[in-house]
Amino acid sequence: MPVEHRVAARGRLRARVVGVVAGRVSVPGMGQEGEGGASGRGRCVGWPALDERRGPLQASLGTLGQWLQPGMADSAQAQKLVYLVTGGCGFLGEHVVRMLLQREPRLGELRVFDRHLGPWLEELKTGPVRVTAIQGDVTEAHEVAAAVAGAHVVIHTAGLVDVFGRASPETIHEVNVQGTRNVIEACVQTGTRFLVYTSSMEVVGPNTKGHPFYRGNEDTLYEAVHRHPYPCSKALAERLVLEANGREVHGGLPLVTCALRPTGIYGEGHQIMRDFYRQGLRLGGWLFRAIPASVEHGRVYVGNVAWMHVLAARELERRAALMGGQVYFCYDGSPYKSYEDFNMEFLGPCGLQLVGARPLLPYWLLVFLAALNALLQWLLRPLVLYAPLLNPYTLAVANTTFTVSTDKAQRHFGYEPLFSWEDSRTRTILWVQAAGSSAQ
Ligand SMILES: NC(=O)C1=CN([C@@H]2O[C@H](COP(=O)(O)OP(=O)(O)OC[C@H]3O[C@@H](n4cnc5c(N)ncnc54)[C@H](O)[C@@H]3O)[C@@H](O)[C@H]2O)C=CC1
Ligand SMILES: C[C@@H](CO)CCC[C@@H](C)[C@H]1CC[C@H]2[C@@H]3[C@H](O)CC4=CC(=O)CC[C@]4(C)[C@H]3CC[C@]12C
Repeated sequence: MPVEHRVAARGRLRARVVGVVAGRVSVPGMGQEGEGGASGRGRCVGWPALDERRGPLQASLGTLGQWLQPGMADSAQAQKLVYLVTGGCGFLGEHVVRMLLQREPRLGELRVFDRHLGPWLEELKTGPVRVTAIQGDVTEAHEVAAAVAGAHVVIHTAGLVDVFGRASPETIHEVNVQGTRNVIEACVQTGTRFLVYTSSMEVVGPNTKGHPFYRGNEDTLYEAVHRHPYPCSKALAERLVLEANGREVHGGLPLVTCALRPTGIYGEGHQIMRDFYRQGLRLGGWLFRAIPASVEHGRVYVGNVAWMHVLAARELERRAALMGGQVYFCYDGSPYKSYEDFNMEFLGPCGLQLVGARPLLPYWLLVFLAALNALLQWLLRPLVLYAPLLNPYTLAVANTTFTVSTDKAQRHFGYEPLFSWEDSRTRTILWVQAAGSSAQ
């Protein structure tokens, strides 16, 4: 079992850390080999001081900002890097964490930062890479700074994904915007140079006017107008990340940032897919078409999104001039379909049927029901949280074509999808089947 304890990092920095080290439980600050000790000099209790934490080779390189010098890129020995994944226990975050462990040869330590740590982190402690679980909140600047200190690369995927009215707009803003600001400031203060941010297609659209975005790319002109707190927060956070590119970090070198914009992510762990499956089971195996089949909704497999993060993070240093301050849509070979038809690619083989070649209800009635749901949510809020899937915003998103067609990630950092559509489909079906049977 991991040992939970409090650590103090430089000055008053504090974060709740659950140390999980390859093959054993780490108790930072308790005198284990390679760990730093407590210090009353404003250093971390439990975290090694910055220079010590870089390990013998890196420590010899000088200040943190100089940890990777041109010409060193090929030296595998000198490249044992510390990665931090915020939101590492979420749907996407878990895939990023596992992908890094499988596919990042330079990984020396992986810090997984999340408000809620998953029990599956336990199994990672048997691997060769040191995995450090950190329970913390991105809205707490000191917790973020403690986690970032000494990391070479940050993948910031933590976010409050809420388009159903579960959280207040203020909370969404606090987590997504202030949380991102805290991550950026922590990089600047501690000398971390490489930051990959998980943005969203939602920073572009669909916009409030319902304009289609048909197989667009990063340069497609589109009127991005938002009102909902979630896309507003993602757009603001993305801007902060892009504007931070080039800022001088501790040690004097420039911060390099980029933002990845997934469309609707699917795959193992996708809660909404599981909800649809369970709903279909409750309805005797039927789901009812609400959205015309002609409305295309962009989807991308979670394993490919994770792979894109790993590659972007890896290439940011070498291709800083090209990639710094850039945005990339996440894409793969998933077919262009409507939201519901796409879901049926997985739910069909699990025994569900989508009823109707056309929407069963007229659109005006759906709009009415969505508005009714919003009204009920507002009326019931003092008593109970009523947050159905259908509301005016989700209806508008599902009912507006938004698909991407681009190769920018391939051109800029050599991204090719790791999983074919067939693989992605099979993996997702197997997961839905398992998730469904465990629900019964
Ligand atoms: N699910 C989707 O279809 C898409 C998601 N995204 C973005 O991808 C990222 C990950 O999303 P998902 O994995 O789907 O969501 P998720 O909710 O499964 O994961 C988010 C993780 O962030 C953590 N988190 C939330 N608030 C936190 C806080 N204050 N401090 C620390 N950790 C916190 C959560 O505990 C969770 O583990 C988000 O930034 C989201 O905006 C972008 C496009 C599409
Ligand atoms: C009208 C209903 C009839 O069956 C279907 C409602 C489906 C909605 C809950 C989803 C349709 C589109 C989804 C969103 C989209 O994939 C883009 C997103 C990007 C993100 O960054 C976060 C999630 C989401 C907003 C996603 C949320 C669920 C839908 C609105």
